[in-house]
Order: sequence, then structure tokens, then C-alpha cells
Amino acid sequence: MTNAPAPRTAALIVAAGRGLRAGTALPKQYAPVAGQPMLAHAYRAFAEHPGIDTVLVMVAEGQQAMARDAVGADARIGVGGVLRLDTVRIGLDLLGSETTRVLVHDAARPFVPAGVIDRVLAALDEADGAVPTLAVVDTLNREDGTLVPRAGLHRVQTPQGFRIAVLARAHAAWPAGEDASDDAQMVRALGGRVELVQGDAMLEKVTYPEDFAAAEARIRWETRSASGFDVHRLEAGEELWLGGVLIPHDRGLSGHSDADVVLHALTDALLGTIAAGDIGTHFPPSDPQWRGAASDQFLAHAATLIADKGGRIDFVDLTILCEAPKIGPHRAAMIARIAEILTIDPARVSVKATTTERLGFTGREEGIATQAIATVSLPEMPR
Ligand SMILES: Nc1ccn([C@@H]2O[C@H](COP(=O)(O)OP(=O)(O)OP(=O)(O)O)[C@@H](O)[C@H]2O)c(=O)n1
Ligand SMILES: C[C@](O)(CO)[C@H](O)COP(=O)(O)O
Repeated sequence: MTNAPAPRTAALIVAAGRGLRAGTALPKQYAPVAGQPMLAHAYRAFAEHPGIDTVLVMVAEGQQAMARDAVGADARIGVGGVLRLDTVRIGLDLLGSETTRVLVHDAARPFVPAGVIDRVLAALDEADGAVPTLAVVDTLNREDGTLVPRAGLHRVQTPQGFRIAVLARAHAAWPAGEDASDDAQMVRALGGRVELVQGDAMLEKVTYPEDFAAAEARIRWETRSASGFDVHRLEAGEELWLGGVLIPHDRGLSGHSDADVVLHALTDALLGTIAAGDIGTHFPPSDPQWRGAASDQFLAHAATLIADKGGRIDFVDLTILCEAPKIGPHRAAMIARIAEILTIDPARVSVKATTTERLGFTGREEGIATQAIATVSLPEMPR
């Protein structure tokens, strides 16, 4: 009995085009959709899929740094060619002999359902290639008005999967100087068998300026709210930082970092929306590097984690519990600073305050407490 080695599957994301038809300032693959560069969405879909062993991103010369910003410093990045088929061919050469199957994908199709990857991979068990398609549903006319029968016509999407040796042979055999709009036709030209699998409307290509809004509109958003709560002790000789603002007062807060109880409660609320633990998980109070540290970095970190998931912060609401100082005179500055740290509109930040009627530790001015609620929207990627 022979034990055939498990296939090693690579995703080859082609992102070396100029995106001229999209008319964006940067090539379209770096333009944001749902808060992140298109390339970042496509990359994540493959990087997180259990059937994909490696992801190689092909970019234009000079755009490597921009690509790393989008997909992370550790990503494999290669430099593509003049035509899409040149980019694919160069990518195949870079992948190495351990790769047995490759999924070629346009960065211009940012949302890749895991179910499509599953279907393409499953079809490759039998066929040389597999492409996701959608049946044409509109009546088709030529420019002169004559009808093109639509029965049996399909719109072809990516990712297109292939046995890598077959695709490499197809590229080698393709006539020099001749373009091909996709890889499946090259494999078929060589006699290879390419299966059609069900595509997905989420995979529509972003080609023209209006396609960005259409891509955004296809996303389903999940709204999540989470709360945070924090208390710090008031002590003589400490600075009083609240909401990222230094407030003149006879005493200040002591504890973790600069003890900004407002930013700490808000950081916990934001981390809660993505179930990412709490401030101590990310910045342990036992670690000396956080002693006296400015808390804005904790809040910015929570915002970055949300952005990394393609999420957006819809609203944050804070209630500060203290007898003194009066919060009213500092409210606008706190709102402005929090909005600045989170890079959101100040209209999405609410800061409120209340005394506890001289009751309890806040009433006795032994400490200040804050409760926070954050509402965040996260894109739901289809299965
Ligand atoms: N030399 C090229 C040309 C295209 N592509 C990639 O192939 C995909 C599909 O191409 P298309 O949507 O036509 O993108 P562009 O060629 O960038 O667009 P345009 O034709 O409008 O300039 C895109 O992800 C694009 O980045 C590539 O990697 N290398
Ligand atoms: C590969 C492709 O996305 C399949 O539909 C398409 O052919 C790319 O075409 P373009 O001319 O590069 O836009």
C-alpha cells in the first residue's frame, strides 16, 4: 500500500495590476472596502482557510511596502509582470516544487467565501482545474441588437484552482505575446479538464468606480455591544488623567499605567466586542514597561484589533462616576481626544458624568470609576 503525500495547496493572489478602470488614486487593490484594503480581505480569506498551506501575493514593483501594510509583514510577496498571465507565471515559478495545487485569485475580488474555496478544492480531487461560475441570468444582446442565447453561458470568477504542474505546462505552452483573460482557458487549450463549481455573488470583481459601493453593499454587518468597567484610587502626588486629558486637581489616580480610568474602561469595552480579553490580557499590570505609561496606546491597540477584523466602531458611551473634579469643563477635550485615538468622528463619542450622592467610595472621593459601552460592526464573511 502506498501512502500518497497530502497535497500542498497554495493560494496565488494576483495584485500587480494598475486598476486603471477603477480610477482610484492608488491601484484599486489598496483602496478600502469595509474599512480595509481590498487585498487585505482577500488575503485573510485564504490565510484563514484550513485547506490552504501557503499564500503568495503578487504585486507591482515598488508596491511591496504598501502590500505589507495591507497583509502583514510576514506575508510572502512577489513582483508580478505586465499582463495578468505574466504575473501568474512568475508566481508559479516562485511557489516551489512542494506545491501540488494552486488557487489563482484576483485581489480585485475582495470577498472570498470559504465555501467557494471548499468547492474548488473538492473538484480538484478529480479534475485538472476548477473554476467558480455564476449562470448568466440576463438576456444577452450584441451591440447591433442581435440576441445571444444565454443557455449554458456562465460568468467566470476566481479563485480558479489547478493541479500546479498542469497550470505551469499551460503557461509554458501559451503562445508568446498572446493575452489570456483567465487561467482556465489556458489549461483547456492544453486539453486539461476544468470543472465548473458554483460561484458566489460576493465574488463580483471590482472593476469600475461604482463597484466599490456595490461591494460594500453586499456585506452583512454584525452589530456587537460590550461593556467595560474600571476603578482607580485617588492619591496625593499623582497626575489626574481622564479620557486622555490631563486635568488639574489636588489628587490623581494611581494604579496600572497612568491610571486613566476612562480609557481603561473604554479599552475593555472595545476588546469585549471582539471577545479579545481585557486590558490586562494585552498589557499585564505586572510588566514594568506599562508603569506610568500613557493609556492612549491601549485604546489605540483595541481599535487596531477591531480594524484588523474589518470592523468599525459605531459608538462609544462613557459614564464617569466621581464627586470631583467636575467633568463638564473637560468633556469636549475628552471627546476630541478619544475620537482622535480611535480615528472616529467626535459625534460617535459620548462622555457623561454623575456623582454617587456622596455614597460609596466615589462619594467619599477615595477613587473614580467609569463604565463604558462600545458598539462595533463587524463584517460577516459568508461561508
Ligand atoms: N499585470 C497584471 C494585471 C492584472 N493583475 C491582477 O489581475 C486581477 C484582475 O485584473 P483587473 O481587474 O483587470 O485589474 P487591473 O488590470 O488592475 O485593472 P485595469 O484593467 O482596470 O487596469 C487584479 O487583481 C489585478 O491586480 C496582475 O496581477 N498583474
Ligand atoms: C480572471 C478573471 O477574473 C475571470 O473572470 C477575469 O478574466 C480577469 O479579467 P481582467 O481583464 O483582468 O479584468
